[in-house]
Amino acid sequence: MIRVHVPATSANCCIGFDSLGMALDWWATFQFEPSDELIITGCPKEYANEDNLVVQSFLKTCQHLKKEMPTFHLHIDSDIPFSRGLGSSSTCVVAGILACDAWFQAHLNKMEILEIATDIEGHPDNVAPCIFGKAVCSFMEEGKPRMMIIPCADYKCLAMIPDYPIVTNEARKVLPSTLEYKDAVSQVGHALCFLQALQVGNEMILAKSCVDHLHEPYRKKLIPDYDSIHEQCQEMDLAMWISGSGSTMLAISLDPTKLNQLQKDVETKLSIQCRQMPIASKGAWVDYE
Ligand SMILES: Nc1ncnc2c1ncn2[C@@H]1O[C@H](COP(=O)(O)OP(=O)(O)O)[C@@H](O)[C@H]1O
Ligand SMILES: N[C@@H](CCOP(=O)(O)O)C(=O)O
Repeated sequence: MIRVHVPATSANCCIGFDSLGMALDWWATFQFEPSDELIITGCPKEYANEDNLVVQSFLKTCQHLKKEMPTFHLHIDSDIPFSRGLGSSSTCVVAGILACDAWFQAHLNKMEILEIATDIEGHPDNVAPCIFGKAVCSFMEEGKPRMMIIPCADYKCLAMIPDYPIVTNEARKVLPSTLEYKDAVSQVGHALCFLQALQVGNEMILAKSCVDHLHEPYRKKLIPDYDSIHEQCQEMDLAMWISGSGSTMLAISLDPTKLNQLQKDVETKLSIQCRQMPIASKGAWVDYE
C-alpha cells in the first residue's frame, strides 16, 4: 500500500499573486492499494469516479512515464475544505503524481514533479510549497516553473475559514487585465519587503507589506467578512491576506497571543471557524506498507 501525505497551502500571501505560497502544517492522506477496478472512498459521491483530480493526476503522470494506468482503491482522508483557498486541489494533484511515481518506482525528481503539477494546476504557487514545504516563490519561463524555497522565521498561522466556498476558476474571472505603472512599482516594493520580513521575522514590516494591487481589491468583494477582519488586523499590526482565491483569510504572527485574540473575536463576533497551525517545514511525503 502507498500512502501519500500532503499539506494544505496558502497561495498568493497577499503580494505574490500566482507566484508565492506557503505550506501549512495541516495534512491530508491519500492511500492507494491495487484493486481489480477503480474504487474511490473518503470523498463526496460526485468525485468518486475517474474524473477525480487525484486519478487524473495519476493518469497524467502515467502518460509522462509512458506507463499503463493501473486500477487501484484510492482512499482519501482529508479535512482540508474544498474551494476555501487552502489548496485542496493541489493536495489532490500532488498526491496523484507522487503515488504514480511511487507505484512505478520512477524516482522523478522534485522539479519534474513540480512541472507536471504546474501543468495540471495552471499555476505553481500552491503546488510548489505543497511539494517542497516552507514558503516558495516562483515564476514561469517558457512554460516551465522556476522556484526558490524561502526559509521562514517561526511564524504561526491563523486560518479564518468562512462557511461559503469560492471556486478558484470563478475567482480568476473577476481580475482585471491591466495594472497602473505606479501600482506595479508599489507591488514590487511590498513584495520584496514581505519576503525579507518573512525570513528574518520582522513582524512590523511584514504587516505593512501586505498591500496588494493584483487580486485582493477585486476578490474582497466576494468575501463579505474581509473588511472587518482586515481592519482588525491593521489595528493589531498583523499580516493578513486572502488565502489563495478565498474564502479563507490567513493572519500570521510570531506572537501566539495576538492570534488567540484575533481568533476569539472572529469566532464570537463573526461566527467564522478558525484553525491555527505553524508553517509546514517539509512538503509532501510517501510511506509504504
Ligand atoms: N478530498 C477531495 N476529494 C476529491 N476532490 C477534491 C478533494 N479536495 C479537492 N478536490 C478537487 O479540488 C476542487 C477544488 O479546487 P479549488 O476550487 O481550486 O479549491 P481549493 O482552493 O480548495 O484548491 C474540487 O472541486 C475537487 O475537484
Ligand atoms: N494564485 C491562485 C491560487 C489559488 O489558490 P486556491 O487555494 O484558491 O486554489 C489564484 O489566486 O487564483
